[in-house]
Amino acid sequence: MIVLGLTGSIGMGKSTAAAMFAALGCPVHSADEAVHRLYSGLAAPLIEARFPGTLAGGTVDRAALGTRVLGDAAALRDLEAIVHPLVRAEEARFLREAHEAGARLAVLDIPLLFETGGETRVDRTLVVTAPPEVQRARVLARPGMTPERFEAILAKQMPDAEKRRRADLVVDTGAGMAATQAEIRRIAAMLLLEDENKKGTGV
Ligand SMILES: CC(C)(COP(=O)(O)OP(=O)(O)OC[C@H]1O[C@@H](n2cnc3c(N)ncnc32)[C@H](O)[C@@H]1O)[C@@H](O)C(=O)NCCC(=O)NCCS
Ligand SMILES: Nc1ncnc2c1ncn2[C@@H]1O[C@H](COP(=O)(O)OP(=O)(O)OP(=O)(O)O)[C@@H](O)[C@H]1O
Repeated sequence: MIVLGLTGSIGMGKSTAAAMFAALGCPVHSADEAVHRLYSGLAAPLIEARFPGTLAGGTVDRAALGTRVLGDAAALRDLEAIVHPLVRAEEARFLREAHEAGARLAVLDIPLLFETGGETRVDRTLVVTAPPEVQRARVLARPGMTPERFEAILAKQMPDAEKRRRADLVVDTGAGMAATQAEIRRIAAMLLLEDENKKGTGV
C-alpha cells in the first residue's frame, strides 16, 4: 500500500482534492475532520482544562478557541501538544484498517504535514497550490473569516513556495475543478501502478 500525504496552505484545495481521491475509491483521512471529531469527544475535557470557557454543550467552540490561540504562540503550542498526538493515533489506526482492507493507495490530508515532520510517515507528498490572490479570495469567502484571522493563520504555516519545493507532486488548483480532477486521476493511476510494481519485486 502506498501512503500519500496531501497538504497545502489554508484554502489551497486540500479537502476538495481529498474528496476527489475518495471518489476514486481511495480511503482518505482528514486531520482537520479528526480534530473536529475529537473536540466533541476525547479532547474536549483536555481543552477545557487548559482553555477554560471554550466548551459549549460539551463541544469545543472552535471560533472561541481560535480567538484565544491565534495571536498567542505559547497557547497555540499548548493546544497542538494536546491535539497532535491524538490525531497521529487516529491516522495510525486508519492506515492499519486501510491496509487490512486491502487498499492499494491511502491518503492522509494533513494541513501541517511538513511543519510537523509528517513527510517521514508517508511514501509520497502532494502539495495543492494556487495563486495568492485566489487563495485569499477563497478563504475570505468563508463565513466568520476576517482578513486578520486569515493573516494570523497564514503566519503560522510554512510558506507555499517552501511546501512546493519539498513536495514530490504539486497540483495547481487555481486552474479549476476539471483540470484538478484530471491531475488527481493521473496521480492516483501513477501511484497505483507504482504499488503494483512494488508487489512484483516483493517489496
Ligand atoms: C485554531 C482552530 C480552533 C480554528 O478552528 P476553525 O474551525 O476556524 O478552522 P479548521 O479547524 O477548520 O482549520 C482550518 C485551517 O486552518 C489551518 N490551521 C488549523 N490549525 C492550525 C495550526 N495549528 N497552525 C497553522 N494552521 C492551522 C489549516 O490550514 C486548516 O486547514 C482549529 O484549527 C484548531 O483547533 N487547530 C489546532 C489543531 C491543529 O493543529 N490542527 C491542524 C491539523 S492537525
Ligand atoms: N480545484 C479547484 N478548482 C476550483 N476551486 C477550488 C478547487 N479546489 C478548491 N476550490 C475552492 O476553494 C475553496 C477552498 O477549498 P478547500 O476547502 O478544498 O481548501 P482546504 O485547503 O481544504 O482549506 P483549509 O486549509 O481551510 O482546510 C472551496 O470553496 C472550493 O470551492
